[in-house]
Amino acid sequence: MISELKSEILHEVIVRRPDDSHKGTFGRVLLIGGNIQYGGAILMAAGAVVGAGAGLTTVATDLINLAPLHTRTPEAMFVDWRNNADLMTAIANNDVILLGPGMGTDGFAVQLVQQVLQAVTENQILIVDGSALTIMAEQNMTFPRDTFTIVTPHQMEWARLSGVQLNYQAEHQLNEVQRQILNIDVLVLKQHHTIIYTKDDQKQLQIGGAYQATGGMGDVLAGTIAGFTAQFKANPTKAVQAAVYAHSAIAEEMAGHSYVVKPSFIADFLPNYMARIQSNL
Ligand SMILES: NC(=O)C1=CN([C@@H]2O[C@H](COP(=O)(O)OP(=O)(O)OC[C@H]3O[C@@H](n4cnc5c(N)ncnc54)[C@H](O)[C@@H]3O)[C@@H](O)[C@H]2O)[C@@H](O)CC1
Ligand SMILES: Nc1ncnc2c1ncn2[C@@H]1O[C@H](COP(=O)(O)OP(=O)(O)O)[C@@H](O)[C@H]1O
Ligand SMILES: [Mg+2]
Repeated sequence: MISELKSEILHEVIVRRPDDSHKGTFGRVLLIGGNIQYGGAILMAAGAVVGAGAGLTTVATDLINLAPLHTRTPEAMFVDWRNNADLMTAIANNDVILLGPGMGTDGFAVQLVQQVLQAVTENQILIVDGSALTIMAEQNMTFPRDTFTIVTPHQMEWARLSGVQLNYQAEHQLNEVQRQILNIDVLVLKQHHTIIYTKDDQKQLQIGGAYQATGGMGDVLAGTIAGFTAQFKANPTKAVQAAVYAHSAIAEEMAGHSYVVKPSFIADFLPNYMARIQSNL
């Protein structure tokens, strides 16, 4: 049975920060993605991770993205994804790994995905999005058993990964069975009115609209999920639900004066929106 994802989730998850805290308190996020063609995807995701409030953000990407990253989001640190020693150290040192936005699907990306899936541990949270999902589908790769895994496909990516074709995806039980078979903890099946499948329930977003149908919108969602799960550690599933809700609620608010909502604007607006939730405004 699918129930509505309601705004209460925001107040449950976005709580006042303890005074006695520091950047280490709010989690470390590593993003892996952004080839030459799709550098913008990882930049947008990184902006969202920082805007959502992660304590420390590191981006493993192509060297060509270094200057744009530091120009757009100087809060983020950089790792050259072709430097394998640095990459492995970064994977070991982070709490949340976001794999895939703008990664592309060439041979280098394939071996990178393989490596990350093998390296993550039970103490980490893995979020898989974008090209990494296409690679996993094409290469028949499996999600790690002991790591809490969040997967954020749009409907085409889900069809590739699960075999549930678009015209059958309204049969929610098919998606749920595939979530279990694929060993996914939280499945965020993106669409108009996104549905989140977990072992406990299925929740559907009832806000958001076509003003979100622009490239990069999912990259910003993935970054928001990464920032929320890193920071609000008490319940990762609820952190995902809150991120999904906040992302579309901000878009809906902006749609009052924007025909199309720019994804990077949502990333930039997150701190303001979260402060208002915290103050019940
Ligand atoms: N500025 C950038 O660098 C951007 C990079 N991107 C990256 O590009 C890579 C390829 O991703 P794409 O999603 O573009 O390509 P895909 O080939 O994975 O899927 C896109 C196609 O899926 C179909 N589709 C069906 N149902 C859909 C739904 N509910 N939502 C979205 N698409 C649906 C559409 O026809 C669409 O053309 C990813 O790594 C992604 O992160 C995109 O995010 C776009 C922006
Ligand atoms: N018509 C729509 N109504 C509501 N949400 C939408 C609509 N179109 C797109 N979105 C949202 O925008 C995001 C698109 O994600 P995705 O397809 O991965 O984009 P990208 O990879 O370009 O960043 C998802 O969160 C999706 O739910
Ligand atoms: Mg996407």
